[in-house]
This record gives sequence, structure tokens and C-alpha cells, in this order.
Amino acid sequence: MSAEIIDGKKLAITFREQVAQEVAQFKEQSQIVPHLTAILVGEDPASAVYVRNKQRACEKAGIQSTLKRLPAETTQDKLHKLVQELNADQSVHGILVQLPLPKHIDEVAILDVVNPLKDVDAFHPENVGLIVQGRPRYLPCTPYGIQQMILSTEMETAGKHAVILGRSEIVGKPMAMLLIQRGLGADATVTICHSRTQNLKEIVQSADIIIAAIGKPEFVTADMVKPGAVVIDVGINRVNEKLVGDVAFDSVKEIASAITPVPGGVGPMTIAMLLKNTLTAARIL
Ligand SMILES: Nc1nc2c(c(=O)[nH]1)N[C@@H](CN(C=O)c1ccc(C(=O)N[C@@H](CCC(=O)O)C(=O)O)cc1)CN2
Repeated sequence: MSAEIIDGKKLAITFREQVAQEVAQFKEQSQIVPHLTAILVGEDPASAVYVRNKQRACEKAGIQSTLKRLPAETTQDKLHKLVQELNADQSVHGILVQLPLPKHIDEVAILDVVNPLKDVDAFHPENVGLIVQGRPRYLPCTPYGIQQMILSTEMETAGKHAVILGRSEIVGKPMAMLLIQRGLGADATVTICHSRTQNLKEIVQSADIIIAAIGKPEFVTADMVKPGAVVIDVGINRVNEKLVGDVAFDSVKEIASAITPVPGGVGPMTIAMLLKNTLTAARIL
């Protein structure tokens, strides 16, 4: 039997419509327009597309959006000062520094400067700490979107084995924190696999939920997947001008109970969750 395809594009539209309604109510009650400012440094074409899509999504939801575009040679000091200015600007509720930053910039040092109340990506250590403690202020956009996609399936996640491939700060680590949380998360048993993991194939074969976020095209193959598993593909790899995920979609969909496509899976949900966080930021501030 072929898997349910979790349509991230469709689910994201539902979330975006819901946020647009909440934004309209919030504006009426408070006379405040939620405002996101994105910082894009350099000329990475994919990042430029993602930021443009975020801006469009904001505008459609009634959220004000501003883009601060800086050249690739921008210094650490200049970027640091811009973030400080945005921290002090009372009309800005959410600040987003698009990643990756150019190599000469210390990414962690910049993310540490963002006011945690305006940190709609939830990358600041204060927000990460709150997530670890199970009392999040914001949930990071990609794991938050994935959580909603898993909730949309029929799987009862409590006690299930979730295997995450990849230990990044943006996806792997925070995803693990969400999946283990009681109530607000999935109540799952979580394993994170990475480049030094031994017996990776056997571990993945024991997974009820697989989250693939390692940036290796079609790494997860059908022989690694337990029948009925839910498979979430976070990978966006360009191979011969085509977008390919970290999962061999065509063969794995014959084994899994539910699977996300690439494109049209996790990506659109990441943007929808950013809108939710920006509204939360406007409410908090
Ligand atoms: N500050 C941040 N930087 C980055 C994040 C993030 O959450 N915050 N995540 C990724 C990139 N990203 C969001 O910024 C992102 C990636 C992909 C998509 C998306 O919709 N992808 C489409 C395909 C689009 C394409 O043609 O490339 C899809 O999957 O359908 C949205 C957001 C790294 N940086």
C-alpha cells in the first residue's frame, strides 16, 4: 500500500489563513501591526528566494515585513550594530537573520545579540533553554512545522521511536527536544544519528518516525524503513537542477504509512510557522 503524502503546501495554507485571521483580530484589538524584519547578507540565491517567500507570506497575512539587505563583505561589527538597532526599534517585533551567513561572520555571536523576545527563529540560547525545559516562548520554525505535520497523521506518537538523522542547531537538536516533550510534544523516544553514529542503518530500521535532515540526496532508502513508519524529509538538495530530498521518495512511499514530499513538504510549513511566531512576538512585546 502506498503512503499518505503529507501535503505541506496545503497544510501551510490552512495555518497561514488561520494566522491571517488572528492577525486581523489582534490589529483590531491593539491597533498594532505585527512587524518582521529579515536580514539577508550576501547573494546566496536560495536564501534570497526563502526570504522573498517569507516576505510575501507576511504581507498576505497582514504582517508588515522589512528586508535589510547587506553586501557579502559586510563586517561582523556592522551586522552586530544593525541587530542592536532593530532590538531598540519598538516598531519591530520579530528579527530574523537568514542563515547561512558568509563564512567570515561568526554566526553564533550574531544570533546571541538578537533580543530573545524578538527571536522568532528561536535560535537564541535563552529560547533554546526554554524549549529544553518544556516551557517554550517560540518554537523553531522547521521543527514546529514538522511537529504539526506529524500531528496531522494518524500515528499515535507516545512511546514511539523517533530517529532523527542530523544534529544541526536549526533542525536536529531542537526537533529532538520537541519530540520528547510530554503533552506539547510527541512523548516519543528519540535517537539522534550523525556522521559518527555506528549501526546507523539498524537504528533507522527500528524507527516508527524518521526525520531526515542530513543534506545527502536520497540517503534514506526503502530497505532502511520499517513498514508503516512516518517519514519526514527535511533535505533540499539540488541534483542536476532538480530538487531532491534526503529520502528516496518513490521507493520509500511504498513502505511508509505517511511521507513528506520535496518540494512541497517541510519547506512551506517552515514559513507558515514563522508567521505564527511573529504574531506571538507582537503579542509579547
Ligand atoms: N533564519 C533562518 N535561516 C534558515 C532557516 C530558518 O528557519 N531560519 N531555514 C533554512 C531555509 N529556509 C528558511 O529560511 C527555508 C528553506 C526551504 C523552504 C521552502 O519552502 N522550500 C521549498 C522549495 C523551494 C526551492 O525551490 O528551493 C519546498 O521545500 O517546497 C522554506 C524555507 C535555512 N536557513
